[in-house]
Amino acid sequence: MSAPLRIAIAGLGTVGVGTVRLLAEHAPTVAARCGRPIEIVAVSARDRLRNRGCDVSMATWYDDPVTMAREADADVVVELIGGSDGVARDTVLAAIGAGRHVVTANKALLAIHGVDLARAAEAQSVHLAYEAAVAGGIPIVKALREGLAGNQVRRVYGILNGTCNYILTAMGETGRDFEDVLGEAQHLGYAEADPSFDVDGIDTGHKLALLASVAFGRPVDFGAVYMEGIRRITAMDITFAEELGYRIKLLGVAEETEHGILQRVHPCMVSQGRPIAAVDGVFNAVVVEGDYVDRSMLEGRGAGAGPTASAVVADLMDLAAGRGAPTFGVPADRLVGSPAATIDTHVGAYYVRLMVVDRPGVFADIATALRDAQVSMESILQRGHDPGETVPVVMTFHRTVEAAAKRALERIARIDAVVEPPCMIRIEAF
Ligand SMILES: NC(=O)C1=CN([C@@H]2O[C@H](COP(=O)(O)OP(=O)(O)OC[C@H]3O[C@@H](n4cnc5c(N)ncnc54)[C@H](OP(=O)(O)O)[C@@H]3O)[C@@H](O)[C@H]2O)C=CC1
Ligand SMILES: N[C@@H](CCO)C(=O)O
Repeated sequence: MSAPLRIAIAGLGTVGVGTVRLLAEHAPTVAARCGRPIEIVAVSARDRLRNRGCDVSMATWYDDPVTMAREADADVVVELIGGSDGVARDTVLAAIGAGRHVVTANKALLAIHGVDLARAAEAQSVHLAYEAAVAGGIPIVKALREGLAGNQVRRVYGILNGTCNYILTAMGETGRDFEDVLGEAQHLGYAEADPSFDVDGIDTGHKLALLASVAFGRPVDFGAVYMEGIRRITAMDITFAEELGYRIKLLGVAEETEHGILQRVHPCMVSQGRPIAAVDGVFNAVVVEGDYVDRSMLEGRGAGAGPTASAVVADLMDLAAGRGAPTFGVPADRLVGSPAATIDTHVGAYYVRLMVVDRPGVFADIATALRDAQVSMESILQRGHDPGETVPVVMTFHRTVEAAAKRALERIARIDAVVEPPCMIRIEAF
């Protein structure tokens, strides 16, 4: 058997420890499958004294991951610290500069600096691999880059954040509070260091930008991603969605439209009969629609130590076996910029929940706002009848362009009897 692939791991938190454990437990299988053992020669984290529940005594400890990336006797540096800048970026740049391959789970870093880092890696003839950065244990980067490479991708979409799917599922099943369930997801190691990245849709946006780059062969364009999170979704919306035959999911969607590539992240209502509606808890799913394959869906755990380590180790095994690919499927200079569409051009159906004071004339005012904005209502439902009290009114709109729906909602929000900003959720046909 060939000489070991020597790796240095920066970050021994949820994912780092999962990776150390997997490599120890499956060492013989890993070596047999990629033709050589994978040996951890160096590690770095902040607190040297912390008991991490895994054995790293075989590795040299570095207090500073950047020094490790520069100096350790390693073929690959595995960056599992996190963050789009600072020490994570410095570690990756130091590794590339020293001629070492990089494996990372850091979607924030790649969504912001991915193309520059890919260029730097190419200049040094090393690989920058990141399967773990998108949808945890689902091998979607490899699937897009290899298995589906012959297709013109029309759309790629999915549930890309385990924390949000876990929260929405638990709120629907138990009626528990958002904050309470978020705490549980943090405890399970699913959430980002700053969980607002999860719940505000930013983490999904990072992942979507990476998927869109590989799927459409264009430079990563995180700045063009429209993002909305799940903070405004209430148990009441989840119940109304059920009544209307839908489930609420936070989706990331990147699609070709007549206005360019539209990348959007927001809560969606999806029909209960669709496979993606049944993806619950920490599970993620990614659907790729291509001209020859039609539709292909992959599902798996989107966060947590085990699934993420599975993806990190898959990248390491590729490198050990001498298999490497350009970061975004083609060399960075062959990524072709194409126009980006804005959310105002989106065409779809909508669910809207208003909280209104129950008094005569309110429906007429709402109808006038819709007529003036050229929005066609499909259904309206008032739950409860308590003159003078605040009650929910739920409407659905027929397919309309987003700009018109927004115009209508801005006007409706100004009606005196409407006491909260409208809650609008897009209804997806897929
Ligand atoms: N958790 C998950 O399910 C998933 C996470 N990811 C990504 O993986 C990466 C790691 O996430 P996760 O394991 O959850 O994060 P954790 O917070 O659990 O671990 C981060 C690790 O980085 C170390 N670290 C932080 N700052 C420094 C520093 N300045 N110098 C040296 N070490 C440092 C910490 O050290 P110490 O332990 O001593 O504090 C810790 O070991 C992130 O990019 C995240 O987005 C991707 C997919 C899934
Ligand atoms: N915080 C992320 C981790 C996996 O990328 C999630 O919940 O999906």
